[in-house]
Amino acid sequence: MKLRISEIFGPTIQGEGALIGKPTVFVRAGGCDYRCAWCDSMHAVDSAFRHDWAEMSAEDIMAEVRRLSSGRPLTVSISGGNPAIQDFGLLIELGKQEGYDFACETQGSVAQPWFAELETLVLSPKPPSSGEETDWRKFDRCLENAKGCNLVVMKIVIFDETDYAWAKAAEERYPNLPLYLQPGNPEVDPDQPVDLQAAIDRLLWLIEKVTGDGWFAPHVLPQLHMLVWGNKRGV
Ligand SMILES: C[S@@+](CC[C@H](N)C(=O)[O-])C[C@H]1O[C@@H](n2cnc3c(N)ncnc32)[C@H](O)[C@@H]1O
Ligand SMILES: Nc1nc2[nH]cc(C(=O)O)c2c(=O)[nH]1
Ligand code: SF4
Ligand SMILES: [Mg+2]
Repeated sequence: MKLRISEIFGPTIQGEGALIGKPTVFVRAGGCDYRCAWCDSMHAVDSAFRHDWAEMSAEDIMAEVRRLSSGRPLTVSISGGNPAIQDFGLLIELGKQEGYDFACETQGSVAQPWFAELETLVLSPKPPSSGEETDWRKFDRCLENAKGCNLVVMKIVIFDETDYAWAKAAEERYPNLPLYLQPGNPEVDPDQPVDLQAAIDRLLWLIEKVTGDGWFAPHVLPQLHMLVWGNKRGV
């Protein structure tokens, strides 16, 4: 069985959320059931890019992960697109036999049995600015399938006040899920430099919102890879 893969890259550092800073190889799946207005990975979403996606078996993917990591086990993060529209079970099984561990980034719209085999599941439901709507029953099914994971977290992108209020409501709904907030990046063109001061200003806005509100539940983090490499792909 083949998987649609947009890119495999690393080792780099995980730039977002609970595993920030951890050396990671990324496996980016092609295809997504969402079309977020501000998606920074449209090359893995829009079928206009499908000719750049490779059809790979789990063995092919593991060979590339092994090559990139010189055979030294590390965390493999399966992202996309939405990786949960494909079956990554065999990849995870093969990688774990060699000592690799697996994280997955998904919006929580599709639940997969292989979530149970992950070390870390990052569920990133989409706030109103994305233009997408969260089906919380499907999100709950993802949580049920993730019972075997070591760590399950929620990561929400914040562009504005409406997103912020939405994230607060999400935290009330799931008070026991560790919550990570990151400012939305409106500049996603890989060929344009990012305005670092503007990125810091957005982070500062979010920090001041959270601390000013006395909302002490979330972790507030930047996209570290964006600060270091801008919107460059493959990092
Ligand atoms: C590209 S998505 C792929 C995985 C999955 N489809 C999802 O959205 O969770 C990986 C992460 O990047 C975040 N993201 C996408 N575009 C972003 C942007 N413009 N600014 C900040 N975070 C963004 C998503 O919310 C998600 O947490
Ligand atoms: N360094 C780095 N960290 C990331 N965290 C989440 C990413 C993603 O696009 O899923 C990502 C990415 O593309 N690069
Ligand atoms: S769900 Fe993720 S990959 Fe899909 S469009 Fe939204 S941010 Fe992009
Ligand atoms: Mg990204």
